[in-house]
Amino acid sequence: MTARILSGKEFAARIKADAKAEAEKLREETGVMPGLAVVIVGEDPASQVYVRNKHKACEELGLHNVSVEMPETTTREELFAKIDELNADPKIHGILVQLPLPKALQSAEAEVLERIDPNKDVDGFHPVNVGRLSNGAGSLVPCTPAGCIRMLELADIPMDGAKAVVIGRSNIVGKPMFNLLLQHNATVTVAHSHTKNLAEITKQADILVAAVGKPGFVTADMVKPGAAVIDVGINRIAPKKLVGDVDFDGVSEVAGAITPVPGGVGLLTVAMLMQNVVTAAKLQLKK
Ligand SMILES: NC(=O)C1=CN([C@@H]2O[C@H](COP(=O)(O)OP(=O)(O)OC[C@H]3O[C@@H](n4cnc5c(N)ncnc54)[C@H](OP(=O)(O)O)[C@@H]3O)[C@@H](O)[C@H]2O)C=CC1
Ligand SMILES: Nc1nc(=O)c2c([nH]1)NC[C@@H]1CN(c3ccc(C(=O)N[C@@H](CCC(=O)O)C(=O)O)cc3)C=[N+]21
Ligand SMILES: [Mg+2]
Repeated sequence: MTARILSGKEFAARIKADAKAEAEKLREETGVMPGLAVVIVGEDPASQVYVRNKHKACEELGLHNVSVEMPETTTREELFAKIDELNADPKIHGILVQLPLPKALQSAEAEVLERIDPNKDVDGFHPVNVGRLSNGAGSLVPCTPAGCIRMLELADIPMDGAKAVVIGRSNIVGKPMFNLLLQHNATVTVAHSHTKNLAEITKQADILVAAVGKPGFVTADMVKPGAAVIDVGINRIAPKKLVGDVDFDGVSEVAGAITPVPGGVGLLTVAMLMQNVVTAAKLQLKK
């Protein structure tokens, strides 16, 4: 058996087309064009690629977008002041502070995320949005998990009653993925570095999500025949070679469906960010 390849490009195009139509309708009805500010502190090369992709997507949809580049030496107070300024800027509906922050600011990460107006928090990382998601009333939901769910829906992969296993429990991927799958009536297990007998658990999954950060971590023997395997991992193993957390060649012999890396979940993340910018603009009009 060879798995169906779930093309991020195709699904991302559909998500962006929907967001674009919604943005155009909003502009016609209210004169408001949704705007995104991406704040990048320091010069992490990986972050710069993602930031470029986000701006390209904004251009494609005609969204207002600004890039705020701050030096590695930025202080907590300076970053707060910038966030306060963007919170107050009526042209900016979405604010994203690129993570990871430089070492010196890492201990302030939670405070930085809490400084963002929850209605402008297009990453969905603010505790208010984390709580809304957990309560089942999330409107700004973290882009990567939201993109994975939208893809499962568009690909007609049933979540209702399915057994789902998420490997990874980070605040930005694993935990929100758990909440979303649960809301879609999957029976969800979250595995992490302390999990025992991981392969036994993953082998039960109809939907297996890998968000570990280790190249080729999920191998064919860990996968139930016919399962949908979603590879969130982005691992740069050489300057121009990107791989996921899933051993693609081996697993695609066993799985029913699989996402490639690159060209998979990363593209959905960017597409879902565009949707969140439009959603955020609407939330602000309601205030
Ligand atoms: N495609 C996209 O758009 C995005 C991709 N990513 C990528 O996804 C991956 C995960 O990111 P992120 O969630 O931030 O990563 P983190 O490093 O924050 O979390 C990794 C998780 O994997 C778990 N883990 C580590 N080793 C094992 C193991 N041996 N067995 C089981 N679980 C293990 C950790 O467990 P523990 O908690 O116990 O330490 C942790 O929960 C990365 O490759 C990242 O680059 C991230 C965001 C967006
Ligand atoms: N505040 C914050 N929000 C994030 O959403 C966030 C972040 N910080 N820090 C880093 C991670 C990672 N991330 C990706 C975005 C796009 C691609 C992407 O476009 N990937 C393409 C191209 C990748 C490439 O060519 O390098 C692909 O997989 O095909 C990947 C990963 C967002 N993240
Ligand atoms: Mg992390």
